[in-house]
Amino acid sequence: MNQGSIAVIGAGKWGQALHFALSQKQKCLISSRSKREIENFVDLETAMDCEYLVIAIPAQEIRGWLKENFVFKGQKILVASKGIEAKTGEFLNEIYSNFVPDKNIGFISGPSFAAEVIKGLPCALVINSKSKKLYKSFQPFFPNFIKTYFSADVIGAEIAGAYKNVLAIASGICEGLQLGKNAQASLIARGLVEMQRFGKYFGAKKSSFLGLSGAGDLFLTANSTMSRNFRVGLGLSQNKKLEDILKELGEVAEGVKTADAIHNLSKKYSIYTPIANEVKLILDGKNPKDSLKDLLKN
Ligand SMILES: NC(=O)C1=CN([C@@H]2O[C@H](COP(=O)(O)OP(=O)(O)OC[C@H]3O[C@@H](n4cnc5c(N)ncnc54)[C@H](O)[C@@H]3O)[C@@H](O)[C@H]2O)C=CC1
Ligand SMILES: O=C(CO)COP(=O)(O)O
Repeated sequence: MNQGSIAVIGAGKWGQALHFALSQKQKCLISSRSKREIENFVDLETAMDCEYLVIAIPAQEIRGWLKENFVFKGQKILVASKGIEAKTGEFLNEIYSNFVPDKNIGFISGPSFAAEVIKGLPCALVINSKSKKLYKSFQPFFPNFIKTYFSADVIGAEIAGAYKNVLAIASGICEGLQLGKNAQASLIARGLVEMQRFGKYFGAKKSSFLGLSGAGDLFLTANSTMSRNFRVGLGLSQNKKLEDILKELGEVAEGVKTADAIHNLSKKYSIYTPIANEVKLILDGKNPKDSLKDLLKN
């Protein structure tokens, strides 16, 4: 293993932005399943030999990718994805735990549009890990324009980061239907309560939902057309077909599959998640105006 070296795996929007950020202080490699014209692009084998890895591939692809490609050699890993696996309802930390010990892994959360990070604009992130030592070992890699915080509440950060994508879809629908700022603020505030309730069931801490990982990321994504999930919601409000919306988007919108996962988990464990459930029903074809009526019922 190449001691002290760092690589980003996944060269989508977020992988490239993290690569830019992590290249400010030292050389940072980047790898992806197809070759890209990016400085310090390497093959997967070379990347995997680095002591530090940042993995930025879509949540639904992680299990298959790990099975096919990953060899644990003692690397320290940061997971940059935000989502819940739809086909099993497993959280990403559960999936990774089959491949990497807890003390070697952390999860990035917080409000961070790739398009702003790649311009070097200021940003604050949380590194969530069972090991503070892991956080401290990654901290020096981050550039001056990114402030990093530590939290040991891995499940809280994961749920907040995944859930806000579903709520961003709801907020995009609200915007598209021109329901007004009162409705949108209510939706976001009730969404925050809902994700906290869901998180509590799985042992998450309340404070994670009130800080950068929850409120921070939710306010960002549920209020901006820069969010892919928000744009999915806009498309749904115009009665566009999901398939066409996703084709036009050309990038991942994690909220689509995560809505499925939340729907199944909340049903299984009887957790009250009305907004996420309506998003799932709209994705399955329900008219958003009918969802609105159902959400407004006293
Ligand atoms: N774009 C953003 O602003 C942010 C994104 N994220 C999260 O980061 C993750 C990745 O998002 P983006 O990079 O923005 O998405 P993207 O759609 O721009 O890129 C996804 C990347 O994953 C790769 N990929 C897809 N399937 C793969 C597979 N089976 N094996 C290997 N690689 C595969 C693609 O080639 C592509 O490079 C998502 O979970 C997203 O929620 C988190 C924070 C910010
Ligand atoms: O997670 C993000 C910003 O923190 C990106 O959100 P979208 O995937 O909705 O663009």
